[in-house]
Formats: sequence, C-alpha cells, structure tokens
Amino acid sequence: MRKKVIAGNWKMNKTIAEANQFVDDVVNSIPADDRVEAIVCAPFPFLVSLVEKTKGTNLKVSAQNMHFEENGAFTGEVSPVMLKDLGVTHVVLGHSERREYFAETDETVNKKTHAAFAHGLTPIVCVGETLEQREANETMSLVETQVKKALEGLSNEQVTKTIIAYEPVWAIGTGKTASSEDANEVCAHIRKVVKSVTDEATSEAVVIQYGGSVKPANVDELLAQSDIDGALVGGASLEADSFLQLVEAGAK
Ligand SMILES: O=C(CO)COP(=O)(O)O
Repeated sequence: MRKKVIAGNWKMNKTIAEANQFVDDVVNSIPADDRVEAIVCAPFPFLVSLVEKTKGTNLKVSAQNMHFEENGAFTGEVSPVMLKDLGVTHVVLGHSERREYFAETDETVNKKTHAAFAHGLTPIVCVGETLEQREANETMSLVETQVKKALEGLSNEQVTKTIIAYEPVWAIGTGKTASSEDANEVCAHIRKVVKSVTDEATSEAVVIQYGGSVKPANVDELLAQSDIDGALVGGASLEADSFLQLVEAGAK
C-alpha cells in the first residue's frame, strides 16, 4: 500500500503570525501514522519559523519553489542549499502558476528536480493540462511529456522518492474538480509513463497526488481511487480545521 501524502500549498497567503498560529493549531493533531504524511508548503519568509515549530512532530515543511543552482548572482532567488540548511524537507516544483507567470519550463523543472535530490530534498513535481489542452484531447500526451522531461536522468531510486502532483490547470482555484474517475485515469496514465521510463516496482511505489479544488467534501472520493495517493491542496489548506480533515481522510 502506498502512503497518502496530503500537502497544503498556501501559495502567496498568510502573515508570519497567521502561519505560526496555523501550525500551533494543527501540529499536535497530525497523526503518527505510516498511512499518511502531512506537509505544509509555505512562503519562504515563514520557513525558518515553521521548521522550528514542527521539529519532532509529524508535520513536514516544504518550500513552493527554488533555483537549481547552489548559489550565485541570481537576485531574488533561493537555493536548494539554503532550504536544506533550514531543515525544509520538500519542495514544490513546476507548479502551473510558476509555469504560467514565472517562465518555468520542463527543462528548468528537470534541473530543479536533480538539484533537489543532490541536496536531500524531496521534490513534489506538478504537471497538468489547461482547459484548451483538455478540450483538444491533449491531456495524456501533455502530462506524458511533462513527466518524462521532469524525471529525465534520475535513477529509479530517485523516481521512487519523487512525488508527482497531477493538477489540471482548469481545476485550480475554480471550484471545478476533475471527476474522481477522470483524475484517476490521468494518474494511472502517469504511473504507466513512470513505468515506461523506469520499471514496474518504481511505478508502483511512486506517490501520485491529485490537486485542483480538493476539499473535505470531495477528498474521500478522490483518495478512494486506485492511482490517487494524496492531494496537493490550495484554498482548503489555509484553514487549520479543513487541513486536519484532509489529513484525517488520508489516514482512513
Ligand atoms: O494549485 C493547487 C495546489 O497546488 C490547487 O489549488 P486549489 O486547491 O485552491 O484549487
């Protein structure tokens, strides 16, 4: 059985006081349970504080992006060395918002994925189609390209540790969720793509999340699907109660 990974992607939200309060509210309620892993993906300025607050607990802390270089003249960027040094465990890479607004490409996602492993960070690699691409029947070929490029050059062991998040762009922040069957179909396809570039054992082990308007009301149905191993959640991860309900759903 693959574990379920519930990651709350706060995006560009909260103040430090609100971020700290959120962690205080949830941290003692995250179960020590092999079936579920809980992560908050927080803005850079909160990471130091959240890592400190979550030490010795079951809540992990992720960044939402990073540069692929270790250091250098990249004004405004944050490196994998800095994240690792802070005690951050995960990093979201290739989120559709970064692809759309910040010129993230499959090539930079691949470089960042390698950089994450080089520095002991677990990448959460996001893939997914736009509405136009879905309507043009390009979903499967698009996610196939995104997954293959993101994983290019990784060892099977590294691929096993990678978390892949399938997030259809049209379902993000819109209240529209892919039906659980449609989401599962794409996640199953992603698993086949992983198998085609690695082997059966690797593809069976890799965690594939769904993201896009996941909330307590629809999470059970999504997580009941054969190939959906968790959720990357935006809006519904901002409130402590709702985040805890999602984590509890992962431990069912
Ligand atoms: O982009 C997402 C998570 O990374 C999904 O956001 P919403 O859950 O707000 O739709």
